[in-house]
Amino acid sequence: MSHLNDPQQHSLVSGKPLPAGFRHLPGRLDATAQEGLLAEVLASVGAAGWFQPTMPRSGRPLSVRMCNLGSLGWVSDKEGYRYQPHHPDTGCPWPPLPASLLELWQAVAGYPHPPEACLVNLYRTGARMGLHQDRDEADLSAPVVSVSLGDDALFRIGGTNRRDPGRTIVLRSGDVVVLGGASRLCFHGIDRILPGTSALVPGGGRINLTLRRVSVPPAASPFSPQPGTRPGG
Ligand SMILES: O=C(O)CCC(=O)C(=O)O
Ligand SMILES: [Fe+2]
Repeated sequence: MSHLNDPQQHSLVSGKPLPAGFRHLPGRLDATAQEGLLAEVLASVGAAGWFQPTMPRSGRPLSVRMCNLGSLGWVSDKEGYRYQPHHPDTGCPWPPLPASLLELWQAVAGYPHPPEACLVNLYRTGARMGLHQDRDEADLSAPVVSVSLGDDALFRIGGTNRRDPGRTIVLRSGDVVVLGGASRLCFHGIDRILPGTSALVPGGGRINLTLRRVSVPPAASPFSPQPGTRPGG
């Protein structure tokens, strides 16, 4: 039984083995680090403003509110899902990515280029996130690194087909999850948060941060022209 030595095992609620490349690092951030990071994130988001994402086509609002930090941010509206350099409501550039998150990425991502986006999701009581893949990034060789702050959440992770069996783990404040390797395109979602399990987030609830590399770094792209090889250049 190889999972007996699995440090992720204690977080198991139910279901199948975790996909390869999926890492759950419980308590990666201690209480002081969580408080410092949350204060920094809330100050930036307070200045930029939350926005209300809506479903493509239907325009139905998602139950989370969002903001982004970094040179690019993920948005969703009637026109679809995409990354863009500015806030959809104000047109302002997103606030910068905190240094502590860049350091966390360096420590856990195993990827040589920095993240470009940090999506900030706010889950108040009753908010959830349906099963989905993160596949709007051009560079799928980079992992998605997720940080949980505030209330516990039931996180479901399945396979690369929507109907694949999954399992559920509890994500607690300070936990870090890495969706890399074979798990990068696994379906995942938040079934629900457990209200009142943390006092960290003012007003209650949970904030999730996902660090994302969006674009293929120029040197790694087989399609980007090398200097001096461009026609006429
Ligand atoms: O809140 C979470 O833990 C997951 C968020 C997520 O999957 C996403 O923003 O794409
Ligand atoms: Fe996701």
